[in-house]
Amino acid sequence: MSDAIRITDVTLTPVAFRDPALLNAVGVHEPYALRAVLEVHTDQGITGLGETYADQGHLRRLRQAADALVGLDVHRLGRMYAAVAAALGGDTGSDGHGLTGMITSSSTVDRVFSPFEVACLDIQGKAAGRPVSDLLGGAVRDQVPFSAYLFYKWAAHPGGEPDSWGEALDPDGIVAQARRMIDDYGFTAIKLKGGVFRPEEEIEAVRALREAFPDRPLRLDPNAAWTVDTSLMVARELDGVLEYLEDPTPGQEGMARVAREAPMPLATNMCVVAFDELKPAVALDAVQVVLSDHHYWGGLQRSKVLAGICDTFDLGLSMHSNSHLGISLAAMTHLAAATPNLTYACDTHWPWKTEEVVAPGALEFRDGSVAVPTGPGLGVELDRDALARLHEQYVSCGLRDRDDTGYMRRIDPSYEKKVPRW
Ligand SMILES: O=C([O-])[C@@H](O)[C@@H](O)[C@H](O)[C@@H](O)C(=O)[O-]
Ligand SMILES: [Mg+2]
Repeated sequence: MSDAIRITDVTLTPVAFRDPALLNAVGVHEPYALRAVLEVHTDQGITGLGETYADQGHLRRLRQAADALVGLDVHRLGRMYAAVAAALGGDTGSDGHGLTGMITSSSTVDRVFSPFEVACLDIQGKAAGRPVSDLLGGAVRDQVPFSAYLFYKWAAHPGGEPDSWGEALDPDGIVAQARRMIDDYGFTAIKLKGGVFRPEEEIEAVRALREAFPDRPLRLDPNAAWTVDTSLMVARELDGVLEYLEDPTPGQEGMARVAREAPMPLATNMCVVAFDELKPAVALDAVQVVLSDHHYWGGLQRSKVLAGICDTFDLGLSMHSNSHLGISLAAMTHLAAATPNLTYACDTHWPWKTEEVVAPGALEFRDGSVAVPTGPGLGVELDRDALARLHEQYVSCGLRDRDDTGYMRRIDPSYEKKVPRW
């Protein structure tokens, strides 16, 4: 009997879910975040789930890849990777917002391959009766800690109803947001998305967080909004306050200049986002912590390769997040559980969403952590009604690409994207 499980078909469903007016260095989140839900069907009747971005170019590339994968065995991930690379033929994507670094043709293959790999691991796990974490070497922790992810934000989208979080545009608003997030989820680490206001104001917000939460590790991430000099000023002001400073300035050279004098480690999900960026980063000592993200590091197994490289070169490892749904949270949790050197609490945008495509119950936050699902595969099932509703919302909302800057410009025509800004 052959143990092959062959792909017969792939269903790709773009969805849109409501997103608050979260501010960042390049603008503001639009009223809906876009994701694509992938269902990989097989000749044995087992279906696997994957989740990824849904910008138009990415959807087109996912479809091209899907066609190339029909007939392949879900266990042959190396062959699948090669088939995706061949199908894309050097096509190069974009991240649509500029917050996750330079995209090349090889990193485009990683972005496109990732949700297929996750879905195939889901299938392999279902077939073997084992959780995905077991296919990645086995969980070394049963609970995966995540970090509170704070944003400056407006109370509502212009012309829209206020969301339940209210406005956060100053230190008091940020501390109140942190308090609610910690009360609701129990997070033990806190990250503030910066790059929105003058650095002095963001320093003040971090100090207010330190005063309100004396024992919780704090991080600040301005997405490369500062020059080297400004970064060093902030780093000195926040000496002893931050566990790491994330992407203060653009590029590896700039980060290396900051790293030489900053008293805390520098982390990145902008200047090291692909395998070929690791070697120069290590040579320059540009960063001390890499934020992995299986959505663009080529899936869960390639993220473990990244973890091995970080371990070898004494780089810390944390995890990056964009707006995401439950399939991605499940994948992130299995990966983090099976990655011994992922010792920082992972980022997640989870608290910001009010809509979901996976059936409730599988993923719960307790004391800031998610218990690693122990059932076969990823351990999550689609809620078909919710999927249909969020797809309908995708069709009717009219958004097709993430565009934080364009949205901000429609609200404030004088807004300019500037990297670095201060
Ligand atoms: O959602 C956002 O606005 C974030 O800024 C996100 O897009 C970033 O990629 C990310 O979370 C980060 O850590 O840079
Ligand atoms: Mg970041």
